Amino acid sequence: MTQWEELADVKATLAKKGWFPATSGNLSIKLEDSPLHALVSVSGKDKTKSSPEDFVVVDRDGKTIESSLKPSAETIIHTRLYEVTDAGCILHVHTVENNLISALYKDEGQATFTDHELLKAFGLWEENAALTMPIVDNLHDLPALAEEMVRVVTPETKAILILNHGITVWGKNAFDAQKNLEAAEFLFAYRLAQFKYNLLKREDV
Ligand SMILES: CSC[C@@H](O)[C@@H](O)C(=O)COP(=O)(O)O
Ligand SMILES: [Zn+2]
Repeated sequence: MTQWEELADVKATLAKKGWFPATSGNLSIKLEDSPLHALVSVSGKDKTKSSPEDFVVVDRDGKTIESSLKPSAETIIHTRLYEVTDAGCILHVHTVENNLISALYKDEGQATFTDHELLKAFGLWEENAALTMPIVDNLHDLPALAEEMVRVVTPETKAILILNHGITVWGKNAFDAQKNLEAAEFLFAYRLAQFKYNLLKREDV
């Protein structure tokens, strides 16, 4: 399978889940480390549809290579994260659940998840494992947003929430990134259900 096909596969899977509402979301896969080249989704497309113009190659400055297609407006987030993490694939989706979690925990600046089997999807196998996702403000200056995301990354970070906007998740390859995203969205839905059924109070977590 080519990297284009891998990324197209992930895009189709996420689209089926309804995770690209109103053309939102973007995704990329790293083609080359040095100099950085990545395949990134074209801006503003209906991501439930598939076409030969879905992705475009960009360099570290987010410039396209031999193409007039417009890469994602958030390309700079992808390129900067490739520079500072071991990501091989980066996914960004807007869901009601990830937006609610970002709003619920914005004052803490992070959301933490413990005591759940799905933490193992993130490679966290220890009994008392905790997964922390930083939450950043939804800066409309995208280079500034990318720098803020780079600033909050630690070696353990696999996902960052952008307040009332969405989540950016990565993994060492497309399979890993999709696994991390699905696990994160499950943990969000579970946390929200815990509040809904009064299994948890806001002050508890
Ligand atoms: C249509 S609202 C969403 C956009 O503003 C943006 O946040 C987004 O996720 C998609 O932008 P795109 O340029 O298509 O990659
Ligand atoms: Zn977005």
